[in-house]
Amino acid sequence: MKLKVYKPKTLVLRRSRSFEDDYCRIMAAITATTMRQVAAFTLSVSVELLLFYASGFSVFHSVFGHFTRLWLCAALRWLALIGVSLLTLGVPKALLIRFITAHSLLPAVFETGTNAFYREESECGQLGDVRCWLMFSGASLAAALFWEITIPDTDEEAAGKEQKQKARVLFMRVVRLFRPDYPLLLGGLVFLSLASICEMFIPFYTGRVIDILGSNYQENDFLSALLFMGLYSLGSSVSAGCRGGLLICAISSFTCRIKVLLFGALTKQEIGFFGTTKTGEITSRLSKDTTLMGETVCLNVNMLLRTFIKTMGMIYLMMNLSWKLTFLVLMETPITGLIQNIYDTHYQKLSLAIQDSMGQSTEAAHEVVSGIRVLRSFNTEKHEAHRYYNCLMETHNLKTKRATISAVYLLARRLTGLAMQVFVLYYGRLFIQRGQMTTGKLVSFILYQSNLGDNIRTLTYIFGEMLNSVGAAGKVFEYLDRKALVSTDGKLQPDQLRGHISFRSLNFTYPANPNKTVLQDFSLELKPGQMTALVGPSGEGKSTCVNLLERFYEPQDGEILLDGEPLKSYDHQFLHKMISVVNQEPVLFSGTIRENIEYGLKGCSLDEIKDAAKESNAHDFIKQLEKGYDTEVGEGGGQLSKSERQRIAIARALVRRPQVLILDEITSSLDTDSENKIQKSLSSIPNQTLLVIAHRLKTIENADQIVVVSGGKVKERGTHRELMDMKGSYYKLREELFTEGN
Ligand SMILES: Nc1ncnc2c1ncn2[C@@H]1O[C@H](COP(=O)(O)OP(=O)(O)OP(=O)(O)O)[C@@H](O)[C@H]1O
Repeated sequence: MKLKVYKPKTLVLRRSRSFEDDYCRIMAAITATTMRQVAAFTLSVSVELLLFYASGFSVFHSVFGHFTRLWLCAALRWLALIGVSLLTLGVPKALLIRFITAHSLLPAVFETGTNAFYREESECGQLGDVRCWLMFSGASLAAALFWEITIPDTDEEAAGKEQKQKARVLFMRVVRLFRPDYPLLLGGLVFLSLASICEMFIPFYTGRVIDILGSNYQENDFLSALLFMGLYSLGSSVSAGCRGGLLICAISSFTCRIKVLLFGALTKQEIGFFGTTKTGEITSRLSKDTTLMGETVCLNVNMLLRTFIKTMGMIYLMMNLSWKLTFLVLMETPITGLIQNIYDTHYQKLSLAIQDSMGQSTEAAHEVVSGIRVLRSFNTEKHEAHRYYNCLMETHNLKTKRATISAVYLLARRLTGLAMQVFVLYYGRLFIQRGQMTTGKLVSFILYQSNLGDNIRTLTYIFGEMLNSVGAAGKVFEYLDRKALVSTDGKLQPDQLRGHISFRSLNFTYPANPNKTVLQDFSLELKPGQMTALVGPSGEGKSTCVNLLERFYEPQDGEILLDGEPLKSYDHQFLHKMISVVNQEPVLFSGTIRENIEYGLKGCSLDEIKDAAKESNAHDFIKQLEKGYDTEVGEGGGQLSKSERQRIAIARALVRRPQVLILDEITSSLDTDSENKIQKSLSSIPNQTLLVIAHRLKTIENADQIVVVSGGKVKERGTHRELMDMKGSYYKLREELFTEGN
């Protein structure tokens, strides 16, 4: 049976209206795009024709030389066309850029070529008309399309382009970070330009002096040439000094700023980050990469600008000396560019590998220094030395490879330079013989040529170098941009906190070992005014509870509530003032005992510090020290015994008067007397929530609640008496310990 489907008319109407709307919208968008393209085309053709005809005006011929006019017009047309495309169509596509470049440069190249080969101007050179224009347009389009079709991007090239694009973005980010130092940079830029301009004229006057000495000697000309030479030398030296000073100041200030930023970003990361990232890598980013990033980017920009200004100036002066020799010299550029490109690719890859390898050796050394006691007691000095040697050898091998590539590159560079010098000398001699050039001019030219070669090589090399330096910047930005996985943007700061803690069905795995579930459906209550003891075999998840309570990690499931509110909704500082932890391994920082106790607290009086030290049974031994509370504890508290360090760490926790106090296995480094005294003073604090993790079960017999943790779960719970009567895990644990103790 066929079912009749009822379609309400209104729905059909509505649908057709929305389709019409969409259709109209799409058509309007297409029309607008077409209009924009037509406008862009019309505007470009008008601007282009205007400039093309204007280049033929005799007034320009009289102001500029023939070739200067040609190339100046080419540059102007390129700029105008790119400008029009940018304004009307947005960022132009690669094909369009190629077309514009070919179209703008072709007339100048054509004219220069005709002149070089036939020694006469072409018809288009004298006064270009529409036929010439059409001919150049067609040729340019063909050249652009030919490029597009015959040289498609391979996957590697596309990846390389993407990498370069990323490098450019990074580079611009570094430049923006320099913003507060812009005045210094600007000053540096002014002196840089002055130094480059002054430097440029020195070879010119050298040639002039030779000519004056060689032909009819005029004392005035000679002295004025010497004077100018001296002035330019002086100007160049002074400006170079000022430029250097200003740039060093800018770099130093930038490095300092970026280090502070990175340090701040690092300290905000969750603890899991430090578990999965090697310490050597972090310190290497902080010390080496930040410096490298500021220095290389700034120095490279400086070198790039200096070289660019000098190159442009030199080409201009060389054109004046001999345009034919200049074109000959410029023919070296594509060969140099190619060699440079190959070299840069290999150099960059190896540099990155070297950076990583150096990070590994730093890491290996760091591990050894921090664990020197373990190393000594296990007699693994040779093993560690061998491991360190292997790391260094890897770096050494990579550096050797890089040095070999550099040597080959240098050889290729020198050979091309030498070949060009021979050509210039040969043709230069011919031109002198024909009277087209003087000896002084040839000397000036050769002086410029040797500098020009270096400058062009630097210009191409510096781009590779910039990509290198942004590699370091990329690593720094990676950490700067990293958002901590455990958020610290809670706002809650209640006036009163009871300290009631509930662990609700927690499931947790450490980020460094995601396959092992450490806590499984873990639930527990800690009540104010009560002491809870966590006991159980080693590695079952007791300290993990403390880590979660401290918000070092975020549980994957479940939540922890403090006075009924999720832990993450509390203000970060408030939470850590209210919950204090003393860990198994007390960590002190270099400084005095007083500084260590009041660590992180503002406006803490000496009396408060002394009270806390008395409660932790530290006051007596501190009193006996020559400088008392002002005694230096040494790096990591190394000048104190473990028990003394532990007691200072307890004082540090107590001075905050926390509502929740956690003692994670502190008794292992305390003698029984200290332990009793500390227990006594802690139990006298009313309404405090006390969580104790203990292996020495004797110390927790008085706890209000003893919790046996096993396999990441609460296995038993009750008072000492209740658990002993139960004869379960707690009972067995005690029995085992008792037997071990015996
Ligand atoms: N940072 C970490 N990354 C990965 N796994 C960890 C990390 N810390 C602890 N673990 C693992 O989690 C499990 C529980 O560790 P936890 O420190 O909580 O045990 P514990 O009961 O406190 O042991 P102990 O009594 O020896 O201190 C162990 O298997 C341990 O190897």
